[in-house]
Amino acid sequence: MTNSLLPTGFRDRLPPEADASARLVRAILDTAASHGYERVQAPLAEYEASLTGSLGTSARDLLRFVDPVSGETMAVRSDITGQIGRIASTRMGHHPRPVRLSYGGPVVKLRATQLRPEREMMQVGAELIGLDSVAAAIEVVSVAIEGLKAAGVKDITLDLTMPDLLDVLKPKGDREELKAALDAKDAGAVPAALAPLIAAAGALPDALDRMRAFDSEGKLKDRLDAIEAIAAAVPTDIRVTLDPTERHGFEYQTWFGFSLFSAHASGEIGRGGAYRIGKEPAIGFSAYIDPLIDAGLAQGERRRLFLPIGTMPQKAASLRAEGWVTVAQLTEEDSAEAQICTHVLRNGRPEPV
Ligand SMILES: N[C@@H](Cc1c[nH]c[nH+]1)C(=O)O
Repeated sequence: MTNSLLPTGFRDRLPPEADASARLVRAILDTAASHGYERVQAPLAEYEASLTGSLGTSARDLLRFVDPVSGETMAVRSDITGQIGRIASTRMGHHPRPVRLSYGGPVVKLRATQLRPEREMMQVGAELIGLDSVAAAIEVVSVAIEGLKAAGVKDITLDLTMPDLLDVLKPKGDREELKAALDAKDAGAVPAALAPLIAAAGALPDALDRMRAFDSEGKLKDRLDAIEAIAAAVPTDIRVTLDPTERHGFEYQTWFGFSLFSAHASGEIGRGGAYRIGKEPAIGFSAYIDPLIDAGLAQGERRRLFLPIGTMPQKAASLRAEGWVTVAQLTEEDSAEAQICTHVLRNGRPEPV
């Protein structure tokens, strides 16, 4: 990012990337729509209290400002899921459950991280509100994978996690300190009894076997059974791993969380899991479009046909109807090269430049 006119972490998308962005968003939202998810649009910014209220998230990562009109603190959204929670529990509170909603739009984070230098990202996702059963989890994971595949993503890895693991195991000691040690994968700072949780991480089914061996008292049996059932429903071309203590990016998720990666894109391309809106269970996923654009996906074929001055409008219209992108010559000096055209209309026929 070298544009010194823009704040760090913000960027323009030029051709052909801006078009790629729109296509990727469309591919994922169309997939969600085909599974019954209907789109909602929430505002880019709202009161800080309502943004954090529905999922009880922290305001630490929010870009905040005082609204000159109301005098209240407002914030730019950093995650649309919380806004969907607010909509589902208020304006759509009377809808029969489960409610299936989808969304897409930019989100902004106060600070960039080393892994993610951008502060503005395009987020697209779907949320199923009213259930967080295994069947609901299977649906959401399937829609996420199908959407990414429709966007052209290949070699996908699904990493399953158990965000509230420590709240179930209730180990002795300061839970926040333990969470921090597990987050850092700092085996030295983790009590010996919990060290197997770090060592259990890896590809399925072995990771699940290690977790079952660790769970001699059966406290985790239901969850491990659920994870096994979810993994069994994933298409066989997807690599599935389990990292039971991974909590980065899972601030509000409960019994089940997942991240999606592709061998061809850097960092996480999607994340999701079960959560609660107040007392109501829900489950969903968000995909992140920027790593996909940066990987060169959806840039399409740039087949542009240069139409010399004097081309009849009807001729131009019929070429567009055939699928051509036409670029009209408007001045004598203009050329197919200057308009990055791949073809020129000669004697009524498109010819390669
Ligand atoms: N919105 C979350 C993922 C998620 C969607 N629904 C549940 N979890 C994120 O971007 O990290």
